Amino acid sequence: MIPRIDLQALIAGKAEAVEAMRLAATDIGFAIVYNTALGPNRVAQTIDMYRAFFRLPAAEKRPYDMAQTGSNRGWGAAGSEQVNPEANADYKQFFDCGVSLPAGDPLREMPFYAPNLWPDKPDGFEETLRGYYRDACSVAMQVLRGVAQSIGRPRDSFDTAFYLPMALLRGNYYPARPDWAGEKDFGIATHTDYGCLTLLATDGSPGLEVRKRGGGWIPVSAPPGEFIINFGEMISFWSGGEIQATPHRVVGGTAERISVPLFFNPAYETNVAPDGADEVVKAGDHLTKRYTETYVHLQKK
Ligand SMILES: O=C(O)CCC(=O)C(=O)O
Ligand SMILES: [Fe+2]
Repeated sequence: MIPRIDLQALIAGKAEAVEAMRLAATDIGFAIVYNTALGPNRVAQTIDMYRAFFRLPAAEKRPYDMAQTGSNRGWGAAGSEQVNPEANADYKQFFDCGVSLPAGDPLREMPFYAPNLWPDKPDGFEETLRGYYRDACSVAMQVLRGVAQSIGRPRDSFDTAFYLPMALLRGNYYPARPDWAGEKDFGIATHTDYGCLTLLATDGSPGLEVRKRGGGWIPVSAPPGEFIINFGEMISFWSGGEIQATPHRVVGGTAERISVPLFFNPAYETNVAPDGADEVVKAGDHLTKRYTETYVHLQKK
């Protein structure tokens, strides 16, 4: 159902991998990508770092709470994001970091390029996440080149838009589904991602469900070292609807679960209007709108 793609075969332009990516991008909106530069140990280590952070008592995470800092950097407590207006706020916790610009760079004033907030515990958190962020961005760029080729565009057609990506690396922590959870409560409610490409690592436990066209849900899981990829609203719009942004959710089950999406988005100023459109739509403006709708601390009631 969900295509499985060998990234090295995609990079080499092997017909089978390119065709699988075309189906993933234009039909199902999801794929599993394996054989990347980020091996199982690196991913497992990164997930362990997040786990250690999330297990800290709330009082130790509170100084990094984005509801207090106002930027989308740092910790999001349970209930701090509502991705679907018809559901309650998600019960997951998360931690966001992004690109690190040098001190004094004026772009650091913008929320997408804001300085990261690094907790001092657990040991090695910043170093591990910075390294993972850098390498995950390279893997995401390789995937995106394969996507470009798969829809008949030059392989490098997206490259220049990603010179300063508004890429956001997130650790999601889902506790076991709480006793109080009702039908409007989710780990993460049904949504489409906002940006271009999501490169998702998970601890291997089930939980993610992808909406089937015509109804129903497809469970998708991947062990550390394999990545679930999917496409967001921005690239769907940018490609004139050719690339699919498929809704997905996590209801949550009996065990805790950690997932690590990299939301790989282009530079703020990128015009993501489809070819031939007479309007200009800036990538940063679309993201601003979506974050304002969904981060509870930014919601305009
Ligand atoms: O945890 C997952 O598997 C999915 C997370 C997700 O959809 C998101 O963070 O946008
Ligand atoms: Fe998502």
